[in-house]
Amino acid sequence: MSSSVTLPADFSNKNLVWIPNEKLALSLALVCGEPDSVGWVDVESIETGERLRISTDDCQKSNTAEYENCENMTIFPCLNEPSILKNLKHRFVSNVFYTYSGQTCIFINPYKHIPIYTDSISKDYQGKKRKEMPPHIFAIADEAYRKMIYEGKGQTILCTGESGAGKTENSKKIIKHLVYVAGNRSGVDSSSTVEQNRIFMDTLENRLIHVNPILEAFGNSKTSKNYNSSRFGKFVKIHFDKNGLILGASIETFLLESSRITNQEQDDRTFHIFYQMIQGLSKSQRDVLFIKDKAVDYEFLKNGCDKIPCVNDADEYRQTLQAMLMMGLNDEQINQIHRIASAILLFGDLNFSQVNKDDDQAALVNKNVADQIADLLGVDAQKLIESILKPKIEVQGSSTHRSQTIDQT
Ligand SMILES: Nc1ncnc2c1ncn2[C@@H]1O[C@H](COP(=O)(O)OP(=O)(O)OP(=O)(O)O)[C@@H](O)[C@H]1O
Repeated sequence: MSSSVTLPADFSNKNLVWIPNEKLALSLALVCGEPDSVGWVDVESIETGERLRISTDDCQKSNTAEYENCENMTIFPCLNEPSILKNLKHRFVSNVFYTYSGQTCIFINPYKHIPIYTDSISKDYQGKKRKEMPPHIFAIADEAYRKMIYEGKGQTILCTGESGAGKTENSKKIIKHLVYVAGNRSGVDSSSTVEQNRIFMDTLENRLIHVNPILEAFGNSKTSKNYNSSRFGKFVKIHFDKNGLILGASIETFLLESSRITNQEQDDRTFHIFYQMIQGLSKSQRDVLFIKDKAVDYEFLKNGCDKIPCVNDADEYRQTLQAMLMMGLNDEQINQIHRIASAILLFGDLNFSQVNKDDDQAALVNKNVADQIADLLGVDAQKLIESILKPKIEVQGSSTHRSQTIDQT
């Protein structure tokens, strides 16, 4: 809300103003008479009918009733925080979740299924100007597509907001609409080209959709705010030819929150894939991969929680596996991924202080873990331990020495 402007309220008799309210934060009141010489004014609360004497400094200007349920808030004579919030709330309770503020499309997440993303709704938005249709993420995608065609320039749509705001879901809807409009683009040469184009788009849409379970398995986790929170940034690029047909797509990922591997808050989990493997692989598969029975048995996972309400990790694992196969990964590649993931978990169980000692039980357990990691990664256990331990051992000597050693390693 940093772009809102606080305008002085108008204290003409019977004008509406926003006043502070303990329960609602802000509520509307009617001005009753002129402010006095020290800046106090009588108002009547719309909510309770109560008459109050309040400092004019605490009052904010309100728009008139005709601006209620406004689709684009740039037309507000008064664009202050209460007016914006009131409008968004009014629309939200009427089951309208998108609102414009100039070029920006604001989405208030209802956290429930809303049937507004079908192909027939994509069709309704295709080729339409923004003001011809109610605010929608499809309108944003459609406008970007048309600008790209007419201006011949790449377009960017930025999805931003706090965790759980709906960025990931809305970016999927943008892709869905772009695939829809590109797949139904008129002006291609013959009906067979249209058909070929549609088949290509179907395959591309499938691939773009199927890559998601993989990205989410390895990059999403449960947080207290969002059970499926993306812990990385994503830059999805869709490449079009000059006719607006899709040539291909690529996804760049960045800023993965890798610290989540080693520790999590009590209500959080690490990345879904680890729990999926624990729950979804058979006992014999787990044995070969040295995967333990329970998440809490791992040092890296023992502080977080291991379940997500209403989510079955075994089913999710099957979807991830299915997606990997759909994306063309072969059994050997999938096996390698499993081995690396299992080795990552086992690293947490290595007790560095016990390495190089072989005279007690803990050292023995430790050697076992090191052997398992080495087996999974196909390396020599001793060399592996030495390469991991080198910086750790030398850090005790001098900190300068440590950074040199890490660089060399
Ligand atoms: N358009 C939508 N319709 C219905 N529910 C939605 C919609 N968008 C999001 N949600 C719900 O909100 C949840 C969180 O949304 P999403 O994962 O897109 O948030 P996010 O902003 O990407 O969060 P994070 O930054 O944590 O990854 C979804 O799992 C879904 O349940």
